Amino acid sequence: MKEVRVGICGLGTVGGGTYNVLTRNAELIAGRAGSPIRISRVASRRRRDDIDLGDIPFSNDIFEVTRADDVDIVVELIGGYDVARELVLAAIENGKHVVTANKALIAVHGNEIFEAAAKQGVIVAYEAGVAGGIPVIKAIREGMAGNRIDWIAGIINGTGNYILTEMRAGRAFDEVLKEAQAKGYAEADPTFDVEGIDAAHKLTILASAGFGVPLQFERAYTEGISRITPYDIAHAELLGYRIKHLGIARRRENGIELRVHPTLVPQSHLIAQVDGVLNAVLVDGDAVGQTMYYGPGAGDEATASAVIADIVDVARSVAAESRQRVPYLGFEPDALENLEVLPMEDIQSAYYLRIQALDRPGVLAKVASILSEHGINIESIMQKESELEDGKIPVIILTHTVQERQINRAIEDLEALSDIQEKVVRIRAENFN
Ligand SMILES: NC(=O)C1=CN([C@@H]2O[C@H](COP(=O)(O)OP(=O)(O)OC[C@H]3O[C@@H](n4cnc5c(N)ncnc54)[C@H](O)[C@@H]3O)[C@@H](O)[C@H]2O)C=CC1
Ligand SMILES: N[C@@H](CC=O)C(=O)O
Ligand code: NA
Repeated sequence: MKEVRVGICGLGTVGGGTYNVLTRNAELIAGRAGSPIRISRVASRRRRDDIDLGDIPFSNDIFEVTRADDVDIVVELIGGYDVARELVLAAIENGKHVVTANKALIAVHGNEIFEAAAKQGVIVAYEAGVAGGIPVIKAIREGMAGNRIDWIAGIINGTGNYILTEMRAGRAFDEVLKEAQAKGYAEADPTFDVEGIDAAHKLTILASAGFGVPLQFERAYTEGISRITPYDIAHAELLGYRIKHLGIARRRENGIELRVHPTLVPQSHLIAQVDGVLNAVLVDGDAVGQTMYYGPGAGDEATASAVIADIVDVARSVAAESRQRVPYLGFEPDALENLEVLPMEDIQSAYYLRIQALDRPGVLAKVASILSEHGINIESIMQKESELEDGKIPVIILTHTVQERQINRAIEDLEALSDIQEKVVRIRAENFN
């Protein structure tokens, strides 16, 4: 039985996890892959004291792995955009298959990488890049291949969900972020997690694999969790909602919505119960209906689980000398549709508004009248006398679904009222239908 040789580039959280699981479960993985998987090289900036590489050659030069004759699959686990792009293109150029956990790389350079890989007839697999250990790319590309996918919505950043979960329990943002970093969940630059960039990378990939559109990361709308306050978390709960950081991609007649932002979700929906580093992705297909994929979105061995699943897929193809490949984005390149990402003003959503209003008679009536002038219906409204402070009482409103353009115009008019002297806080809400 011919062995399949793997070169690991990057021995950090995911690289270490991949090394450990491949070594520990070698026998059962070989049984599934149909060939033994041998780690033939490891390259990273530094060796690790806690990992015994035995007699596996180690180098500080990751590019050596792309040139080595004893490597069939280059496993890119260094992260980042530029060096990773060079590394992966060099591997492809040299006829190696590539497995990566790097969603930034795929979201930004994926179109170029897939084109290069198609020319060379090699596989580029990236399951670990989206929702970590959850096999969601496989579910969409293979399990849902018979469906027209209408929308995808998910909690797709473990660090952000961990922070929101702990904030709800009363802990401070910065303290929890440090903890997530220590556990190896966060990106090298954690603003990617808290400002939604990492989630936007993943959503870009999900939308492309789901709808069959080219990767368009630069068009994704990205808003993070750094401005979410304990006050809004508590008041969303009073309305029967929980605040989660969601990526939402929705197919519309004239384009797609592609947006990442904090979102109120009904407490009764399963996704509201997804806490900590766990991720969940809802995928709605016209045949199957709503499906949900749930599990660890980050962490060393959880992510390694997806990296290794991709290695096994490649090993099976290599062993079978198969030219049969799952298309990179689930659709053959000539079947991709050039659907535009819609501007945010054209998206449709419900909205939570927090309006800091002066405690004057008639304010509520003015607010309601402005919303009504813009065609916005109110689902619930809340104002508590006990929250009167400095002559102001917050008015909390939940609207029905409208176009973002309507809400923007209404907010402009609200902020022009003399009774409202602060910016209106606006958080989108989603009912998943
Ligand atoms: N940590 C997690 O839970 C998850 C991470 N990912 C992705 O996996 C990839 C790796 O992430 P982590 O393991 O967390 O990062 P990490 O920072 O723990 O590990 C990266 C390793 O690569 C090495 N490295 C980076 N650039 C190098 C270079 N030019 N030459 C030699 N070595 C270099 C670093 O020294 C480090 O050992 C990233 O793309 C990340 O987005 C994906 C899913 C989950
Ligand atoms: N930093 C990411 C790691 C996995 O993709 C996250 O927190 O989800
Ligand atoms: Na995954």
